[in-house]
Amino acid sequence: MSYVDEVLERVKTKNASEPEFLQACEEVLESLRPVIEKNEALYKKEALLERLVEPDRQFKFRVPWVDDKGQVQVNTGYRVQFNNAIGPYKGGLRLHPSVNIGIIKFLGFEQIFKNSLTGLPIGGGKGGSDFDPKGKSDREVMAFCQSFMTELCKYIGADVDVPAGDIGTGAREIGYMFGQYKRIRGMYEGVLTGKGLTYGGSLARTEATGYGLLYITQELMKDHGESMEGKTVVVSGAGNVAIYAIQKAQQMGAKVVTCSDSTGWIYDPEGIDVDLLKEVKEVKRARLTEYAAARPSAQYHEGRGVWSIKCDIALPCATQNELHLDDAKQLVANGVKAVCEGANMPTTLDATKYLQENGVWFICGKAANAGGVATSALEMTQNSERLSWTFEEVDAKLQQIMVNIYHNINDAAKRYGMEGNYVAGANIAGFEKVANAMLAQGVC
Ligand SMILES: NC(=O)C1=CN([C@@H]2O[C@H](COP(=O)(O)OP(=O)(O)OC[C@H]3O[C@@H](n4cnc5c(N)ncnc54)[C@H](O)[C@@H]3O)[C@@H](O)[C@H]2O)C=CC1
Ligand SMILES: O=C(O)CCC(=O)C(=O)O
Repeated sequence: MSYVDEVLERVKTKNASEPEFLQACEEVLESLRPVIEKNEALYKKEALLERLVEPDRQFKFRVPWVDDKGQVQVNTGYRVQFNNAIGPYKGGLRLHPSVNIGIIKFLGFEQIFKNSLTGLPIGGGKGGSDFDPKGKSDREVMAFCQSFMTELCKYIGADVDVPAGDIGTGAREIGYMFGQYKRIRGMYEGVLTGKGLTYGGSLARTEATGYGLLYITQELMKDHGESMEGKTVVVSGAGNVAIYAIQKAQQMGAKVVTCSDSTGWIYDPEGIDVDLLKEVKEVKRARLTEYAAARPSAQYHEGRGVWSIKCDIALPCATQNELHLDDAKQLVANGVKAVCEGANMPTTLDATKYLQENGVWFICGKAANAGGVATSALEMTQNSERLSWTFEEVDAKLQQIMVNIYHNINDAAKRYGMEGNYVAGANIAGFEKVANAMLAQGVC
């Protein structure tokens, strides 16, 4: 049995109840086969893969808080510090009822390679809770965030582990958490990113993941002799990543005709009105039915369905495993050219395979959505030097990082004879740097 198969077997036995984590491990290890085979004896002796799939440590803790009726509620908090070979742990905090240790581990594992691809000194981590901010008052959200940080603050720090936002965690939640960290630890440091602009946040961090997704998509199109101008784009999600992906795609001359949330989706053949979408989702925190009610050209549908719309480019920006094999078949039948993932692991393994086998240019999330964490690392830099850069400075750095990621993953795939396989390229390029750092640092 090959070393990769041995490790995959062990991971499956050890983490049998964590399907998302197994899916992420399988995707990464399968595409690393040619790299591992080249150095199998060394990697095996050093147990490099075993160390890579085992988090450095994971915290699970009780989060009690009081709701508006005076009732005590209890949620579970998590932080997984996966790998700090190339820098302090870095990765977001997800607040969603579906959160469990397997989901946090898959996200933390992906984050190792993503953060490596940015070219910046950040390791991989992730956290969150099964708390649902939806439908809660600001006071309830604050009570939860303060309780969550009361425990989390023992394990994090500006040079140790720097959390940020993710699903359900936006500027409001980061603000409450930062306030509590400062209060308990008695220090003012860049311990979180995605902070407000008045207390250490970076310009362009809000836009960064969506904008970065479009910068890499544009580079992909350019490399294939195409442009964004006039392309029809289908987007899923209506949160932070989706909104700024839609905005940048439109600035590049494309027409974005869909968005979605967990209850339904919008088809707007005249193009999504991004200001209206921001008003509905960012300001009112309302459902997409409100968008449809205010926009005569929009059709609202219950359930899922954005992938049934004919498009040139598809950008899944909601959550994991939201683009299935049937969706991939429909996209291919409708002539899609490119699929680039704004969310983390939104495409199932069989759908990814189908898209790749049918000639679709497919860039996986760890490369395509790396602009968010890259800009978080730029926020850390600004905090360390006690300076703030202009929007244009940060945006220019973000663009360059995304263009570099495209060429690095493209070159890595070519080096191993897999030209055009950007999934393999991303895993290989992300892995090489982390593996070299781990080997240089000895057994730890
Ligand atoms: N915010 C960031 O900077 C980054 C986010 N990501 C990933 O992008 C994705 C979206 O994150 P954000 O936009 O930040 O979150 P968000 O909370 O702002 O928006 C999430 C969107 O996805 C939808 N959604 C969530 N769970 C769903 C489900 N089970 N079924 C259908 N729709 C669902 C929500 O309705 C919402 O429209 C996630 O996979 C996240 O991990 C990746 C890199 C950075
Ligand atoms: O900005 C960050 O530190 C984290 C972003 C994140 O969670 C992600 O890349 O999935």
